[in-house]
Amino acid sequence: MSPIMPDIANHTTAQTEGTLDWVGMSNIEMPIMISSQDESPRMVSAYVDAFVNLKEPQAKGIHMSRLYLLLDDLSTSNELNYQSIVSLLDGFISSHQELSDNAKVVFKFDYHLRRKSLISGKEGWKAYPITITGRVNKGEVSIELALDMRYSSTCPCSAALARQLIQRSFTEKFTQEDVNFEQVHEWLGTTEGIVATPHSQRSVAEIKVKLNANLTEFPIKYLVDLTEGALKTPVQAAVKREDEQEFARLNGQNLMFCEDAARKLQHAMNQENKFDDFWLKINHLESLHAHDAVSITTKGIEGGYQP
Ligand SMILES: Nc1nc2c(ncn2[C@@H]2O[C@H](COP(=O)(O)OP(=O)(O)OP(=O)(O)O)[C@@H](O)[C@H]2O)c(=O)[nH]1
Repeated sequence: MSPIMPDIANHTTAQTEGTLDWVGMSNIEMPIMISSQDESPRMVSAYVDAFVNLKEPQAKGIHMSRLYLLLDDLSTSNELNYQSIVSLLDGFISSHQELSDNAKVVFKFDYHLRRKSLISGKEGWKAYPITITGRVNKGEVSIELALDMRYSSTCPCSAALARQLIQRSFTEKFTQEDVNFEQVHEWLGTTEGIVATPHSQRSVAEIKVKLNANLTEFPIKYLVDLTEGALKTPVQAAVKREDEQEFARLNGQNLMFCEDAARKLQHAMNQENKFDDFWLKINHLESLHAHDAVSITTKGIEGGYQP
């Protein structure tokens, strides 16, 4: 017969009493089958955080194994969708009667999508960092989808300054009397002609959206298409020279400060009604400065996301 094992969580009390906002585990590695709109369900390698609150000040601790086993059940016998997150959070709370009435779960993973090149018709994979967070707070459920979208931003100020240098170089090279079409055409194709180029930077839009309950599958591709379409210069997968040239044109025709990028995304998000709320943080990882240019905005609804 196996000996009776001590059960510290159940049979001892806290040395120092107090309630806690969240207790649980973070960075649990597990495969998760994810249901995303327009894509067949697929396995992703996720890092999961699982939490409940500890509302009983004298209780020694929560039962970590119960949270873990509920997650394991989701991983092995279910798909991750809106409803399965709601059931999981219910399970977190009902397995901690007396101890907890709030719950939170966070899934972080890369979601790969095939993306088309700009001109050449080639395709390649892009990995999108995704975070799905479910919360029950005072009985209210909220599910959030977050995406980091990487793109290129070319500085409008730098572009104007570069154009001024090009104009100056033109006036130094040509006079009104001897301006010749062929010569100008050739000169424009040299670095002496285009004497300056504006600086561009790898940029990251951190996007969070609150999902409404009638969405069963996660609208990952929809959110990617919406935000990449709004900014127009997402980083590319497969690139031939014609694609690179088109990328240069798109950068030149979509010059943006971090304020412009935030407003473009804000406008795109306000045009559709799939999301109950949104929060955006634009990071331009400056190549002029060693620091970043940042802008933050929300949908601005009462009781919604705070900037
Ligand atoms: N609460 C808590 N548990 C921890 C911590 N670190 C490790 N654990 C361990 O998590 C393990 C699982 O805890 P429980 O869920 O209470 O395990 P159990 O008593 O076998 O499960 P139940 O019978 O369902 O209560 C225990 O062995 C704990 O020691 C911690 O910081 N807090």
